Amino acid sequence: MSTKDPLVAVSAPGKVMLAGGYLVLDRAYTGLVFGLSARINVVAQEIHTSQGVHLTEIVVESPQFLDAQWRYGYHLADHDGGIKVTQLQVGSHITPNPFVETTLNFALTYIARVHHTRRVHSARLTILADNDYYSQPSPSATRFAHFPVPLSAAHKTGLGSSAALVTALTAALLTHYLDPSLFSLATPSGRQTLHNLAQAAHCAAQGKVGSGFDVAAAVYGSARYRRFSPGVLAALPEPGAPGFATALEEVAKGAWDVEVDKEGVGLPKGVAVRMCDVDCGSQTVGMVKGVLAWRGREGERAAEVWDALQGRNEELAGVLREGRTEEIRGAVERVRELVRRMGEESGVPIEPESQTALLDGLSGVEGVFGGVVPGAGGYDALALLVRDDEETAGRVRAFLEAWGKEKGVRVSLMDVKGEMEGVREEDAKGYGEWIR
Ligand SMILES: Nc1ncnc2c1ncn2[C@@H]1O[C@H](COP(=O)(O)OP(=O)(O)O)[C@@H](O)[C@H]1O
Ligand SMILES: C[C@@](O)(CCOP(=O)(O)OP(=O)(O)O)CC(=O)O
Repeated sequence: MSTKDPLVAVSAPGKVMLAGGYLVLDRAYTGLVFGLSARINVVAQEIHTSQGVHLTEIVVESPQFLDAQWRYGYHLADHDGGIKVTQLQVGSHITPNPFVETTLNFALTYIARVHHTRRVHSARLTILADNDYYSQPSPSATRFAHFPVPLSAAHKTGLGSSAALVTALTAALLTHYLDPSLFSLATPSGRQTLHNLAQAAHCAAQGKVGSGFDVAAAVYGSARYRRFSPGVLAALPEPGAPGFATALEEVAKGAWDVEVDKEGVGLPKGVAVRMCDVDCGSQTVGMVKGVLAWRGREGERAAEVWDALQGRNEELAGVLREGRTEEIRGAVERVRELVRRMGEESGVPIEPESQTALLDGLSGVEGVFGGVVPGAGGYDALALLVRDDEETAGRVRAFLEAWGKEKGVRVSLMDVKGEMEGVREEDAKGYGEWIR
């Protein structure tokens, strides 16, 4: 196989779901999803070996972290099992990265399949994550922070790193290996193939099928999102298992029933979506389970809340899309009211009291129109709708600092903002010394 441009770079955005958490798990409802300015970048390059050396390796690295290099050998599995990678040992130990490994199995299988080849040349993939994906003790002086710890010890801020990574890595591999006539990020069909592959790989790596809104945001950016039917993935064997390659090509090229409505979202001029990181040390596990169990028990009651909340979420989306800034406050309050009801009735802390107090406090800061607990809710994040200027950001920071001191929590305004654009090709020369 030959390659055109020796260096290819792609970035994909993080996500926040402003409205529609839990509802979006059901195709009857939708979520209001924003892509974020924090991106995960992946640079792909060929590994040049001296003549006569037959090394076939895929090297993936995250140079911002310690011990973050994953090397893989690979082979074509029998019985149409596709390309299967095997992690090689680096140094004295082996640290798996299931999201990277699964993405390689999926993307390389698809590539070998549509390229009609049994050989895939060696490549190096470098991952660079924008700073807001992980909490930092002090602001980084460099565009990409150096973390003095392994990835497993980094403190995630919940922007959807795995979805952005799987999407950017898949896109970088496809762009690197395939001729533009076979794959291009610039075409709707290219983005659809990317979406399907990234969604399938992300589900496989996670070991579960969620709504997929995070992968959709990574590919398409901000949108009103209606999930795909989980059945589209039902017939897909494990990577390496008989029939995987043929089934994966069908999944990748198939017309899924997912709906990504870019026209369905917008923001009034001068209004931004901003995120707060609440470092409270307590993580609630099993929230989705808890809410769905309640919905299973109290079907009728839950349907009332779901339908009413869907209506209010759509109203909020309309207010934002149509630029009705003065109506944001009321629309957000009405959404929150039902989110709290959902939490109270299911017994799950979706908007816990501490977050209610913080959101109410922030809503009184000049330039803040309101805020919500995004996605599944809980204790660790807030999404705000604010006037997009430095004065407002300054007032929010001051408020959060005082709040943190009083309550003994660390809560900060992140730099990241809502942004419309999804995955995009980047100038690979823009990463300076990070790329060897
Ligand atoms: N910068 C990175 N480099 C390599 N792998 C990453 C990076 N960021 C995230 N990942 C992968 O994604 C996983 C985190 O996924 P997950 O726990 O689902 O968090 P999130 O909610 O941010 O998606 C990591 O364990 C790793 O496999
Ligand atoms: C409950 C949900 O509808 C939304 C969860 O959104 P978050 O943004 O809270 O999710 P994670 O990043 O996966 O932790 C589940 C889903 O849609 O898959």
